[in-house]
Amino acid sequence: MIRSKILWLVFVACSGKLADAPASDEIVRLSRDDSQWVMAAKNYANTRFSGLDQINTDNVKRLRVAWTFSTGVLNGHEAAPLVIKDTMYVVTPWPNILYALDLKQAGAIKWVYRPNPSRAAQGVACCDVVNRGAAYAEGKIFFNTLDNHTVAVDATTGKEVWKTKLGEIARGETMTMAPIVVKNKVLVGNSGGEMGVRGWITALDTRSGRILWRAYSTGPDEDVLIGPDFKPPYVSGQNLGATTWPSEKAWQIGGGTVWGWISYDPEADLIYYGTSNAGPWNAVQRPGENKWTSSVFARDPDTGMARWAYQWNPHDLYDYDGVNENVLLDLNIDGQDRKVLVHADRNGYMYVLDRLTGEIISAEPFVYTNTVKRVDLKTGQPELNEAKSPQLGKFVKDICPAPPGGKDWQPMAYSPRTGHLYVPHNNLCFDMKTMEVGYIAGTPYIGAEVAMKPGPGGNRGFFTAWDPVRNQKVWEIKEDFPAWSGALATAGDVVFYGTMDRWFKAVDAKTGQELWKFRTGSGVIGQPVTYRGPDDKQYVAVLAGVGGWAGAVVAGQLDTRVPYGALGFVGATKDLPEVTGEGGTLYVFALPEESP
Ligand SMILES: O=C(O)c1cc(C(=O)O)c2c(n1)C(=O)C(=O)c1cc(C(=O)O)[nH]c1-2
Ligand SMILES: [Ca+2]
Repeated sequence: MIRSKILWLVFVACSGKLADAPASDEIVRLSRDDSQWVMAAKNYANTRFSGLDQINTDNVKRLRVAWTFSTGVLNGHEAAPLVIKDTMYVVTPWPNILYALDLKQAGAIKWVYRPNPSRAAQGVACCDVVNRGAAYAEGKIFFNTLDNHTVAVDATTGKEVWKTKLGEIARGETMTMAPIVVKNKVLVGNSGGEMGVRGWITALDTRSGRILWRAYSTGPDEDVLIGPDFKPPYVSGQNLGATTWPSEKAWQIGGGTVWGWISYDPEADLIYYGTSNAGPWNAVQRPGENKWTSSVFARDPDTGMARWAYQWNPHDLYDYDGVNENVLLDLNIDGQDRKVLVHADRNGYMYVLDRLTGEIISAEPFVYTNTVKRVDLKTGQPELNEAKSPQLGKFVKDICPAPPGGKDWQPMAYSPRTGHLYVPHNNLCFDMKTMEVGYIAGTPYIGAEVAMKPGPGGNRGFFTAWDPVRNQKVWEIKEDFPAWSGALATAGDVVFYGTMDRWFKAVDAKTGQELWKFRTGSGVIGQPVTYRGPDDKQYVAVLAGVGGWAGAVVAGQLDTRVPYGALGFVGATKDLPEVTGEGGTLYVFALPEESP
């Protein structure tokens, strides 16, 4: 009797686990299947590496357009197309249209889903009305709309399965990030670090859209989901969050939004993601470390509880959002096998962290920086250069990197074949003047005037190959403009990325030699992907269509649909349309048929 009760309990416990497991297992399996592309970053580790090798360093020069598709939408096209079986899914910037394209018929439209997001959301998006893509699981496509909804759409029929509202435009919130699905949960976060928004990450039930948990980046431990298991490497004690701000009001409007990338280690069962800049930019108004803005969190995906956190930029002075991707790698460093997380921060440093504990293994600059002199590996503290501290009412000149950072959201790739990271990034400096700013809900909360300029050498961007074991540069390619697209690495040892001046490029993964390039219709800031089509050929797909904050960097305050002016971007150089055309087009490339 007792025995059967125990068996029954074991059965219940296991079936509970089983009911929870499928989505992650399915996703791990699908993300290893190189014929498909099921989440923006390709896999939970965020490597953007595909094992396909039909396109290689010898034949890539023959790459041709197979088909194209016009989205009919202006603004920054940043999304990664998804490929599930014979269908490609493309999300556009506002109005966030989801297209399903038939790969058996050169991209014929299968269906179109229009969520009709509120027009008002356009006015509060800091950095253009962008969207970074969708995620697939359990027969559904999940993505965010600019007006703060997460939607689930049936991947076969295009019918809406559920739609959940998560934030408020009136408070300055928007959503631009690409979700990931972990264990029957869709994980999403908000934008608005320039608008006096309080940042959060939220888990929704994939089946119902019900909110399961929400963790704030700022405020008391119970809101940040910090409990007894929280073991940050460089700080002790709890209730750190609220006490590192001058007042309760300050952390309620202090930023720390979650608009970047989320990665997941199924073995450790931890998710990793970063939080945005502290607000306002004028740091005089928020004395203290401003935890947990510009930080990285490791959390339990079931409960949301934080395991550890590390603050890249305590008391952020320069709008250094900490949201850039955390690439999860297993590396042998100094003879030891380490489970690491690699992160190229806006502050210009490449960090290699132990992803189980949060300890820093190394931190080295990947671009010219004069704001952070070094990162102390014992204390975790960045040592700041006081000569570049912002001053109230007075321009401080030539601060590097500029607010978009040594690198912004544009994600790097990693090839296990070369052991190199491929990093699209910026080379920007700026002058900054700070001023007192009042908080008005739903309006920019900045308190700074900035003028951007190219960094040393006069070029505004680089595409850099980086060795994460030695934590040093391998080679770099100079770009006139910030390299603001994602990177894609393949087993053909070809690496792809796009440029603002309308080139989509293929380079040799080992040497950086340019192998092929193609002029697209507009600047490329999308994330390239690759897949095996129904005809067994390898295809490479990317969205062109310039915008995003890179658009502002190039164009200054031209576009009145987004409050660049309010953000104080002065020093416009050239008109955006004079540099690079506008409008979204999907390009799909393949090798031509062998001629007999
Ligand atoms: O603090 C925030 O909430 C927030 C949101 C976003 C966004 O959602 O696009 C950007 C930024 N900050 C930001 O600082 C930034 O440099 C940036 C660039 C871009 C882009 O799409 O090119 N978005 C954003
Ligand atoms: Ca920001």
